[in-house]
Amino acid sequence: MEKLQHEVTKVAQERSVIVEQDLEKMHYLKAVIKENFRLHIPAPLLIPRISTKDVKLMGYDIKAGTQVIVNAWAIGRDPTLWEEPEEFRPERFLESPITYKGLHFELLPFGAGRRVCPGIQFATPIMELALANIVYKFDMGLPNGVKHEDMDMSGKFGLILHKISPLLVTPSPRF
Ligand code: HEM
Repeated sequence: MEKLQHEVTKVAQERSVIVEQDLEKMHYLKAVIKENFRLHIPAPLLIPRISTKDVKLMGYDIKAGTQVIVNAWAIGRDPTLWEEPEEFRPERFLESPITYKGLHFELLPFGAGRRVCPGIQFATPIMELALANIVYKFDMGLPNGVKHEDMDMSGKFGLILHKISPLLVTPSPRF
């Protein structure tokens, strides 16, 4: 949080609002959002597909017409792909070529291929702007003496991943 606030504050240069043009200088912010997607992917099983032809994949025969579900949540926590996969470490994305375009199958928050989410270019700056402005303007504390390590970050699977316990934070204005 401190590192993120530091980057955002530096780029904002005391202006009242962070705007879209500022985002390209916020590498840590982008890494934070990617890391959040890796651990808490909103559509954990993407959208089911149907195989259009017979294929052999990793030794499995998949017949044409089979419904295929991609567990993108499990890919995001796969220890063969990610070092210390359960740790929230945005730094892992700082020097990484991974984008949201579905070309890197390690991270698939928007899916991949011909049916990849067409809203990426719309959703990404909105998320980045919202997060940047929130952390620029507010310090976030945990209420009632809750400790960082006591937070329950587990999710409930469905079409959309829901947080089991609500996320409670106390914002206080920074200026
Ligand atoms: C954080 C925000 C969003 C996430 C995480 C997300 C995620 C996804 C995912 C995982 C898929 C399925 C892709 C696949 O199966 O390969 C999808 C499809 C789709 N998304 Fe998004 N999406 C987001 C925002 C948006 C927005 C803002 C729009 C529209 C403005 C949008 C429109 C669509 C449409 C129309 C499809 C269906 C595409 C198709 O089947 O051809 N999404 N999205």
